Amino acid sequence: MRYLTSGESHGPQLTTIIEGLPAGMPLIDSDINEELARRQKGYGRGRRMQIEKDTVQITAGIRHGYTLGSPVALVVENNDWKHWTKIMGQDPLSPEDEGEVKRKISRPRPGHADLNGALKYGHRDMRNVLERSSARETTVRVAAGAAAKKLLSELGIEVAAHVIEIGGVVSSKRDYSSLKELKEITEESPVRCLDQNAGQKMMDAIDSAKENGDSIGGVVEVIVEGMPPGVGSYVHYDRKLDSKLAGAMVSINAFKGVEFGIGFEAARKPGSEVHDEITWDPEKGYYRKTNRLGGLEGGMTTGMPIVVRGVMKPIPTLYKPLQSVDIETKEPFSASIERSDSCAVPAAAVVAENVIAWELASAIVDQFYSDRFEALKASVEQQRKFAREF
Ligand SMILES: Cc1cc2nc3c(=O)[nH]c(=O)nc-3n(C[C@H](O)[C@H](O)[C@H](O)COP(=O)(O)O)c2cc1C
Ligand SMILES: C=C(O[C@@H]1CC(C(=O)O)=C[C@@H](OP(=O)(O)O)[C@H]1O)C(=O)O
Repeated sequence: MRYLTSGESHGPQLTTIIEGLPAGMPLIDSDINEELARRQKGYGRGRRMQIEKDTVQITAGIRHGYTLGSPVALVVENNDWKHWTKIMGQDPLSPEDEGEVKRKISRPRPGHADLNGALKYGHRDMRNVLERSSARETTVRVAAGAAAKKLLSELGIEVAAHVIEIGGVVSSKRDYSSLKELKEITEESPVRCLDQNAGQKMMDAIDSAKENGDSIGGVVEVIVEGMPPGVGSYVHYDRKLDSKLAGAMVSINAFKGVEFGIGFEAARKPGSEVHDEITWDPEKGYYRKTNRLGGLEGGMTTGMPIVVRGVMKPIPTLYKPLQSVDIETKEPFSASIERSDSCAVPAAAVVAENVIAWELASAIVDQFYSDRFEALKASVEQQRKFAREF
């Protein structure tokens, strides 16, 4: 499967075209809208989220609630566009508009794509970079991820995410009886944290960062249950599932690192405390006594839950400005801003959930027969049975 996204942050709309969803899979707009609404929530967001009410228009590839096998096109309009029609207009500027709109962005913001993007494409107006590098684009990545989540859920695979750290406050509660419970608790938490106590401290940390004109980052954890074993590849470097998941995680704006299972702790432990012993039971077949490697060995699923974490750096736009250089005058200046999120880790947890779901759905579709959804379901079930009886 593949998808392409297009759209600028303050342009008319964002679009994604998805290719490769099996025919006959149920998918309706509310499946997508629920995910879009989840992405908009979260403590620490700026004023833009009050303007947007993200909802999807399905414009192709679905008929009467089922996929057709043809590309699925999804559109999300930007409500903010109406305030930007002149600045973001697609027609050549008329002489009278030119004065108003001519003001170019010549001051690159540290930590953003502005300067590198300008050096790549030659844009002297860095709006041409920032409009597309904005995490507004994650809206349609979540829309595509929602379709992937639907596919997984129909195959008995569930994906959830929670925030485990914000601004140095670490959640000490990591245990949950089921993913359903984890989802219920985190859906109620403004920071998507299982630990209420830590959640409150995270909100305090966000408040104080905001008061100080600063921003903070954090860590999110995605957990996936129900993947059949043997999905991915040890044969081809570019089909290793862990590498795809890592790439997807770090593709999220501001994400700088990724860990599986015990992650970087593995560097500090002997092998006997890292590897998961294999055992067998007539009901379950093969399974691991522990899951320190996070459900992946040799670039393939083990059948244990997948546990993958991503680290998000603090938001780069700061009310307490950082120094930069104006590309027109070459003079130093302190960046000034109008609005920004002070922490987007809770929202990014939803993005992480969806980009991981996409990679898993994609690996399944690539590995099993997938033109007809019912046939895909049957072959995934057959793989589970095969593994149990092997
Ligand atoms: C959900 C989400 C919301 C974000 N909101 C902002 C924001 O309001 N202001 C900002 O400066 N950066 C924000 N970012 C981060 C920037 O988009 C990102 O740091 C920038 O595009 C540079 O890319 P890089 O950090 O991956 O190198 C957000 C990221 C995510 C995932
Ligand atoms: C619009 C979204 O996030 C935006 C991501 C973002 C950035 O620089 O990445 C900057 C802000 O946009 P604006 O400059 O319009 O206030 C965020 O609001 C969104 O998540 O839907």
